[in-house]
Amino acid sequence: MKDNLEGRKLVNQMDVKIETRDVQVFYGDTHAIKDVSVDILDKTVTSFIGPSGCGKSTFLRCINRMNDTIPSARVEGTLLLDGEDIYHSGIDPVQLRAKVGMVFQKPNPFPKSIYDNVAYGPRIHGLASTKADLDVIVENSLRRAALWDEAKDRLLEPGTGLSGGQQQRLCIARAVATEPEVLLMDEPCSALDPIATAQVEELIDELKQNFSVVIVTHSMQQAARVSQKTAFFHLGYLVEYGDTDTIFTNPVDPRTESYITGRIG
Ligand SMILES: Nc1ncnc2c1ncn2[C@@H]1O[C@H](COP(=O)(O)OP(=O)(O)OP(=O)(O)O)[C@@H](O)[C@H]1O
Repeated sequence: MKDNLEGRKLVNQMDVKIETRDVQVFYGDTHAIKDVSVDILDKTVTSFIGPSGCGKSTFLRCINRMNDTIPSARVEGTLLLDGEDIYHSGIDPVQLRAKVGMVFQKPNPFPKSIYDNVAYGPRIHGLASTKADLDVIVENSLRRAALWDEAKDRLLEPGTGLSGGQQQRLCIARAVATEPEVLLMDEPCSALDPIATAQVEELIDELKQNFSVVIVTHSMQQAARVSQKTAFFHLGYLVEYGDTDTIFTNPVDPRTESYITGRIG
């Protein structure tokens, strides 16, 4: 089976944020990602869709080296961020993860105050020299995550005391506080109700002005609503990658068509 050609199509190189070539991921003997080559654009929302177990999360986790934390995982191939090899031995994964932030399926605030959740990254990366600077970063991050109005009078209360949707926006504020360039979101709305989901989707739309956003989603409606580019994965292969409108209305590969019409998955 061949990997997708669309992903290799030459797009304006200036717009490419993440470039991957022939990426393979193994968990022990399981070959979970096969020959994935794709150009992910800056200031764009890209959705990863596909049936359960097709490798969406595994591939997402390659982009900030989260698979490093899984002992059986092995990544091969090339992954470049702004042309730089993120698997080069000189790259510090902690610094990389400040540049490539991540939001998980279940909101996972630290058992700390709302303020300290957001201040955590800037503190460890030395982004603020004074308390006043840190206050500004915290406020701006909460504003970007559309949480400031709800949180400003309770900054010293525990983050875990917020509602599920607010906790997820807190996690987004925490991720953007280190001024990342890429934001990875692994099913960020799956634990949220429809209202909180709509708020997070609105936020994703705003975040794309500053970041390259990559979102794994099981909801094709969500992919269609939030993303400009969509990548369809099946059995570890990237089958098709292109404009979201085209993927959903006029897919090239019959496997994509089967998935979007509900025949596989
Ligand atoms: N930590 C792990 N150890 C071993 N195998 C794993 C691990 N994580 C994922 N896998 C396997 O790798 C393959 C891809 O899994 P992955 O979670 O990336 O798929 P997915 O498309 O994100 O699935 P889902 O939509 O169900 O979350 C599956 O066969 C899965 O069982």
